[in-house]
Amino acid sequence: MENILELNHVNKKFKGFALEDVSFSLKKGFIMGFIGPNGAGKSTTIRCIMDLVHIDSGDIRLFGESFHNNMKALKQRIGFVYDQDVFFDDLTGEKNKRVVAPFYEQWDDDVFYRYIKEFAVPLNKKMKTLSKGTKMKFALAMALSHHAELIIMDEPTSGLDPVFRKELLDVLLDVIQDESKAIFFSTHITTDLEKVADYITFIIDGKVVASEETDELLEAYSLVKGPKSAEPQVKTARPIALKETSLGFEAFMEGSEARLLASKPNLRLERPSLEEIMYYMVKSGKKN
Ligand SMILES: Nc1ncnc2c1ncn2[C@@H]1O[C@H](COP(=O)(O)OP(=O)(O)OP(=O)(O)O)[C@@H](O)[C@H]1O
Repeated sequence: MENILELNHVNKKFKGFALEDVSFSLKKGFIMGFIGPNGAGKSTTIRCIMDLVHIDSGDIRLFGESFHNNMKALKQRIGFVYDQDVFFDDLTGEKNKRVVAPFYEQWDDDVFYRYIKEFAVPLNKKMKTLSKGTKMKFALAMALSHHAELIIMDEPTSGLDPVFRKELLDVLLDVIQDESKAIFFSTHITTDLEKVADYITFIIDGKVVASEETDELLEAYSLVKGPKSAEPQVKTARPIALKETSLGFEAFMEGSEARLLASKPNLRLERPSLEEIMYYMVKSGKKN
């Protein structure tokens, strides 16, 4: 199946921070979540993909094409939601739309007004008077209104209330029903990803530590819980991290190692959440 987005060995060095050998790919018909702690390099990676930051080395391919060849045309096929205000603050939503829409050959007013109505965004108010969440809804409507095949969003759910977050996730699932599209978005809200993401790419300190199917990632690790007396037994099985709790201990382990302990009556194996995987991998400094 065709990769809609592909990063191969991408490097970008800033003073004090570097993206190192970043590689991952996303196929048509799927949603990929992009996670990592603050400052891990998510926005920088997204800016590299959008050619807003120039990479030092490596290759980024969009729709199978190297983006350096034809970024202007390729951007027509991308719906982009940025993590900063990009619209004209002193203009209304309607006027902002009129400025941006002509840049897109496939702009579709019907789709735009449908989303605006669905998201209940007032178009007659100046952007600067809108709440953060309402601005985000406007940005989403804009990104979804030119028949983009790839939707890229930098923390689109930040600032959104839980009710609209759920609605947004439903919209995303709806968008990829059309299997020729794909969605790539960064977020800190890992529970959202457990609901919608087929794949997760996880970045720590500029390096990709995992890029795989969400279910595979969730299966790859295990939480082993037990009383204090069982701690030595678990320590010999080389946990990635171990923490004492009021009831005993909790060990974060490779799934394969943990399953060897499954028959021990005093131990309990649990599937960690994405948030727990992220927490323990960051805490233990696990890097590729
Ligand atoms: N233009 C730049 N010049 C120098 N350093 C930069 C530049 N852009 C980003 N950085 C640095 O790159 C690092 C990664 O930042 P980035 O915004 O990509 O992280 P992030 O994973 O998106 O974080 P957050 O979750 O907090 O949004 C940070 O240390 C940041 O200061």
